[in-house]
Amino acid sequence: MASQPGESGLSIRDVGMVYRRGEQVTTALVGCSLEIPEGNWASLIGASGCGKSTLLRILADIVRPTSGTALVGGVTPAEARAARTFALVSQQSTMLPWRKILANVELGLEVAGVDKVERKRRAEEAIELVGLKGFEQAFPSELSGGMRQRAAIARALTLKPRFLLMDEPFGALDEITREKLNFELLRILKETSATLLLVTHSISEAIILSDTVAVMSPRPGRISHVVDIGFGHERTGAMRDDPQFGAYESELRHALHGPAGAPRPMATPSPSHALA
Ligand SMILES: Nc1ncnc2c1ncn2[C@@H]1O[C@H](COP(=O)(O)OP(=O)(O)OP(=O)(O)O)[C@@H](O)[C@H]1O
Repeated sequence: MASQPGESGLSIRDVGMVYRRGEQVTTALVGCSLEIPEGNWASLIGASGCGKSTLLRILADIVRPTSGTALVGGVTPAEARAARTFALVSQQSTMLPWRKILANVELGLEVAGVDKVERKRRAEEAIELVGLKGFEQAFPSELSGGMRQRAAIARALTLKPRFLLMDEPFGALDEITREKLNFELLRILKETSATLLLVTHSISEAIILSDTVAVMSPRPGRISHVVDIGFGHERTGAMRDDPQFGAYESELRHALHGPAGAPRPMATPSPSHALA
């Protein structure tokens, strides 16, 4: 069951981000707030450059916000990184070309100092979970793009992260492979009970994979609209035929393509999806 927002989930409170590079100052985020209770699945959607990746990178301790607070499981992103409670999967997740899939998937465990036997056991378990059994001894170049992304997800899962931070993980894949992987990810999320924060450009992917879809306004990004997706966690491809799916699509499309910069009405947050 979901716990109190902020205590053990992902918490973004009044976060602002200003990038400075020489003379150039870019205000990427202003007053962003979002609470994702542990065990929930959430997506960030918004126009290109609105700051989605920045928000994810703040949670992943890659960049520090210039104002506000970000918490991962109730601790700072730096503490969460040290405790290895989250894993990041991105569109460009790279496999080392000279290592076979098993060795690539073992990489995170190797860095964490896990012994060889346990490493192999956990990597094989993750490979099976993502449906790549039989490809342990293949090189990345021998796999399709979709299979390489599955391997990247397997590598992320070996450390049994409580939080999966995913930045356009299926962005480079064709529509059919992408949808197949969406439903495989749903199965994995249920099996692992991980909390998901996904950055995507696809409205339908956001609906399929989320309890909560947060829409960001164009730069400087802020969270302008939150839609709760009431499909529960038992989801199949049939959800796309549900009239409610179309209603969510239409609501999100309106939220995304409203007048630039104009504040959008907030969806009434449910107790489990409170928007600070
Ligand atoms: N390291 C950086 N240094 C300077 N500016 C940056 C940096 N990273 C991002 N930005 C700027 O911050 C803004 C938000 O970028 P970000 O990548 O977070 O957006 P995004 O919504 O993820 O975009 P996209 O959907 O195109 O991937 C952009 O204007 C971008 O140019």
